[in-house]
Amino acid sequence: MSAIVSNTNNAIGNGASLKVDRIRVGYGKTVALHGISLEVGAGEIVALIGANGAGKSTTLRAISGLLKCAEGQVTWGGQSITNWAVDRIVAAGIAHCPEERHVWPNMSVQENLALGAYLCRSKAEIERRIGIAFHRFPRLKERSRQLAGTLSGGEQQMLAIARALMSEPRLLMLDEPSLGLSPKMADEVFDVVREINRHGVTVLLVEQNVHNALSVASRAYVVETGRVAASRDAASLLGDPALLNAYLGGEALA
Ligand SMILES: Nc1ncnc2c1ncn2[C@@H]1O[C@H](COP(=O)(O)OP(=O)(O)OP(=O)(O)O)[C@@H](O)[C@H]1O
Repeated sequence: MSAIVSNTNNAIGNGASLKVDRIRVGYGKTVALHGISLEVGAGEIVALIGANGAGKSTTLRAISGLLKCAEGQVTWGGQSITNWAVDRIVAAGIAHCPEERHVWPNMSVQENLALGAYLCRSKAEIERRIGIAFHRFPRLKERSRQLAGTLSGGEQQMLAIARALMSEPRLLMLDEPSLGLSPKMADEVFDVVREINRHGVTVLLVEQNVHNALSVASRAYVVETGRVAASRDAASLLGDPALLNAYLGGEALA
């Protein structure tokens, strides 16, 4: 696996931590987040777990600027990034890999990757980052000219992660990276997440498979109907099936 790129672009982000402070976020008149607070320290892997519709994806969307916060603050490296434009948040070192991957199906693997570096003006720099992505994901290199829509689900997930890394983030937010994947493929994805983290990228992970999430993360927040219901270290949560069942019901340790 590659040595991760050094991050030269970001004004903030090196060694930065994320702080979400009582954000209230809605869709039209429907309030989805009723004052969520959480912190992700530099170098950590933190998981957000919770039942369907609890507000996990909405939290990631608010951090990445896709949704506006009606109240509360998002702070990154000590600076408020609340309601900044998406591009500015990407430039500050935060990348969001959304649920269901959304690779561009009619573009090649290489073109998808290049678009992940859309804020970068230098062709040579984009090429350099693609080289790093191919070193890290050899299976994508073998398929560099293949249309993304013809990749397997696992390969598309790898491409989505590789594309998010093309902005050279210090914080990578992953929404349900194992969704729809075989257990073996999901294991590969989580190995990649660990490897990315080992090379200095902080990770905030939303994951429906609680066992996987708590195996890869050091800490977790349990989200319930737009609020943080519990915050614990991952090992202690894993060892507390009663608590997990209380918040997640039958889907807890599926
Ligand atoms: N585009 C939307 N328009 C209106 N309401 C939405 C929209 N997206 C999500 N919601 C609502 O916001 C709430 C939180 O949804 P969110 O997708 O954040 O939950 P989640 O915890 O990520 O769940 P899941 O695991 O099912 O994706 C839910 O009540 C959901 O119905």
